[in-house]
Amino acid sequence: MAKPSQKSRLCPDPIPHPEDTVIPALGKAKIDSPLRHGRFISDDSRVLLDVHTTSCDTRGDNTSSMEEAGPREKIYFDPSKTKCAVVTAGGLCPGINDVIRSIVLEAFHNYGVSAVMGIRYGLEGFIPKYGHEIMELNPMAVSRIHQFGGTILGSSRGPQSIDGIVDALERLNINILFMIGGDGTMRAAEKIQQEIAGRDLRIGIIGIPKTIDNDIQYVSTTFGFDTAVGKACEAIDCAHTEANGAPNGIGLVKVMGRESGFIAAQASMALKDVNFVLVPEDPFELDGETGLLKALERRIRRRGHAVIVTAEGAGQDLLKSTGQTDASGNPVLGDIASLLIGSIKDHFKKAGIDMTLKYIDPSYIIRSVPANTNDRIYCGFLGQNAVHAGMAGKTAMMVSRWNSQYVNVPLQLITRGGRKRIDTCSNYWRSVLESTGQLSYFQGDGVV
Ligand SMILES: Nc1ncnc2c1ncn2[C@@H]1O[C@H](COP(=O)(O)OP(=O)(O)O)[C@@H](O)[C@H]1O
Ligand SMILES: O=P(O)(O)OC[C@H]1O[C@](O)(COP(=O)(O)O)[C@@H](O)[C@@H]1O
Ligand SMILES: [Mg+2]
Repeated sequence: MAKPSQKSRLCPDPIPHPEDTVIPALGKAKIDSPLRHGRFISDDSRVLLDVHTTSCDTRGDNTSSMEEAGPREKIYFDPSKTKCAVVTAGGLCPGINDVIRSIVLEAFHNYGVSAVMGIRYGLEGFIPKYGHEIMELNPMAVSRIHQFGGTILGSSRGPQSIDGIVDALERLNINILFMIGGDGTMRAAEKIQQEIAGRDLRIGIIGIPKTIDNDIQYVSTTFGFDTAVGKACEAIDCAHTEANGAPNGIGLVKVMGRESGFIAAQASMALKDVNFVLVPEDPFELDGETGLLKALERRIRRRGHAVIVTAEGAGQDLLKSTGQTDASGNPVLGDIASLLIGSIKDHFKKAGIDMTLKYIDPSYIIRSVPANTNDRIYCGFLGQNAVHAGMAGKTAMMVSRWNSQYVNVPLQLITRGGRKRIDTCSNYWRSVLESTGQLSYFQGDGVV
């Protein structure tokens, strides 16, 4: 299978010096942090980008490491006068409410900020013409929100005036804006910060990466991904049961993953029942001796059942482009599942093999459920570290977990680099292929 696909880039450009993450309009931090537990993190403390090493390793500079996240001994904002705001934008993801809750609890209980405002329905909430009311967030208001999926603030896609957003921040006297969103939200965050710098305002912009597709660079795994994979596994398990329940049964499952197939790959790794995993990063052919249909026929002839998992963005080159984009400019994809269903049925009919195909699309279920325990813990850390960064006067950065450490990533790194995709030359992808065994079916030497 597979025309060779591009190898993903890890760290193409130098990371700006840590001072770059401080709000330009602020001077030196002077206020003693109110926190009294654990250790304070120095702005010099760095986390290596790549934990692999060689005997001639000379790293430790700011091009191969990231600033460590966490509480600073000196903070910029006087908590009793500090007003924060939280906004959620883009598609849903398990755990958004846990992040909101963590921000609110940290800001109130550990720093004693004066207010946290919830901006409703994404960037629209800043723009008066939409008429969305501001929601007041406090520990009482968020006490049970982690029990629910989605976002209590609501979300939206589509561009809004950056001027209008900064006008709203000024009008509301916001000092720190927490933006929970994906790559699109981080691009908006960077533009908002640039407008803030242009107006010489003392407002910090802190991003928290949210995407079910796990496609943001410099985040090992995004929150909610683990939950979504778990939910996808339930659907795949059912597809396997259906496939086993009929002679020559084929189970087909489509999961989210617009341009990055991490959910499909990870769920396939979790359940070794998957025989073919199709992702946008690894193009495949349908027809011919090395195509998917022939490979599937080989699998059915040998084993009498098969499970296929496809990311929604897989095989787009086999489909007519819709030529459409959503409100945020994301491509509207062609339906790979319809193409697969039609082609598989035709192929087996022509081959004279009776088969049964059952298709399961868990669709939005995998991203709108509440977060699992692991994701909840992760969301808690992200929210707390976002508040630490905001109170320390940081801006134009995103909190992240990298190599099991929490780090502050400059937004430029996210917005300049492309999205995170599966590296089809990596050991990870090799492990996925080993787990499905699909290469042997594609190559026609299918071992059982
Ligand atoms: N280049 C950009 N400049 C300004 N705003 C943007 C940009 N890209 C996306 N946005 C806005 O950010 C918000 C979230 O983006 P979207 O792509 O829908 O979700 P996500 O942040 O999850 O990727 C939307 O309101 C969108 O219009
Ligand atoms: O139908 P919607 O809500 O616009 O979103 C669908 C898309 O959103 C995603 O969940 C990704 O969303 P984000 O861009 O917000 O991360 C994709 O997997 C999916 O294709
Ligand atoms: Mg996105």
